[in-house]
Amino acid sequence: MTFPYTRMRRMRKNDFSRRLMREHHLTADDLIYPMFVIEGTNVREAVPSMPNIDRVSIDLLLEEAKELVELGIPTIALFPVIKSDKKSLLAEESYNPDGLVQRAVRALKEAFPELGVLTDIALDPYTTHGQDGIIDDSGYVLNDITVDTLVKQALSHAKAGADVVAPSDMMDGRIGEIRDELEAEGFINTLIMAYAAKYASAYYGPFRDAIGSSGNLGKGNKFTYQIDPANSNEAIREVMLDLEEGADMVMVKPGMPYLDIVRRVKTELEVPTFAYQVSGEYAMHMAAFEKGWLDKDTVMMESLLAFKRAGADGILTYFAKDAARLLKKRI
Ligand SMILES: NCc1[nH]cc(CCC(=O)O)c1CC(=O)O
Ligand SMILES: [Mg+2]
Repeated sequence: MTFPYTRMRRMRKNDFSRRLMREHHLTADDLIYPMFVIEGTNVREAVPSMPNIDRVSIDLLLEEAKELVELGIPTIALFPVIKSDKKSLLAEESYNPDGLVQRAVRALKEAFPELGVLTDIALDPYTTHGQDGIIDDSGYVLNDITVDTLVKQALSHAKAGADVVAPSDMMDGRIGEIRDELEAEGFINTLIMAYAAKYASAYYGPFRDAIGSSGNLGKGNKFTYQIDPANSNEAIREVMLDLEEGADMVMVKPGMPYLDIVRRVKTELEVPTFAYQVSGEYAMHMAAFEKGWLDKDTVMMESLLAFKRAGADGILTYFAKDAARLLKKRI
């Protein structure tokens, strides 16, 4: 049937019918809030390329965690800012049982047991060169010895009480090795969210400023381990491998420029699928909001709804708090 029997605008005319046919919804349940943690007490440092996002010491992290719980945000993701005297070629600090992340996890789980705590598994905050792994003389990131260290890092996080370990390093085989170790050590319910399809993206710039690895990385890049932005099938293969190795959830990263990959993963593999709206996406939105070129609340919500439409089950986003506050106001 065509016009006038089919008038697409009929359903759009009133609020009730628009609401009735709405296919996707964003709720606080969909959100994971990434936070940057730093040493000290009562320390709060702004990240210039990420307006409204601060690096905070553990005491202040706990205050913000309380807010997350009140807002109904289910999970926090932790990223440490490591002092340069603790960085090394072998990244030994990454598995220090009393390291910054390990202490932050313990403090969070003690204060807010119901809040999910997700930790990043990768060596870039801990290496003197800012690469995610251990390098040889030519600067090439060595896969297998890096995995050995990632396994130690993941176990130390699990021991501290992390609910989810999230390897973001893109080494081959690390999910299986981490899963083996967690099982062997009795951490059978520690979840693994694999950064399975992580692209070699320039959108990570502000994050590298935030954790202080951009200076170390210099003109370096991560092309030998992260996926080429030109590829799509390769991402599906990466996701399949991580699932076979024991990942509970998979992630696509960055977010908005890679929603085609989110859709493919969800449709082809039908598994819990997450996406990371990364620092550069946050920065470009915030820049436009600050200039008054885009409206913050509506554009932010539209950007997050896009992830749901693409099939994401959840979104790691620096907008998590702002979005949850807005959702609460609307109810
Ligand atoms: N393994 C490090 C890591 N974990 C999360 C991000 C990026 C997050 C963001 O940009 O918000 C990165 C950066 C990178 O791979 O260089
Ligand atoms: Mg892989």
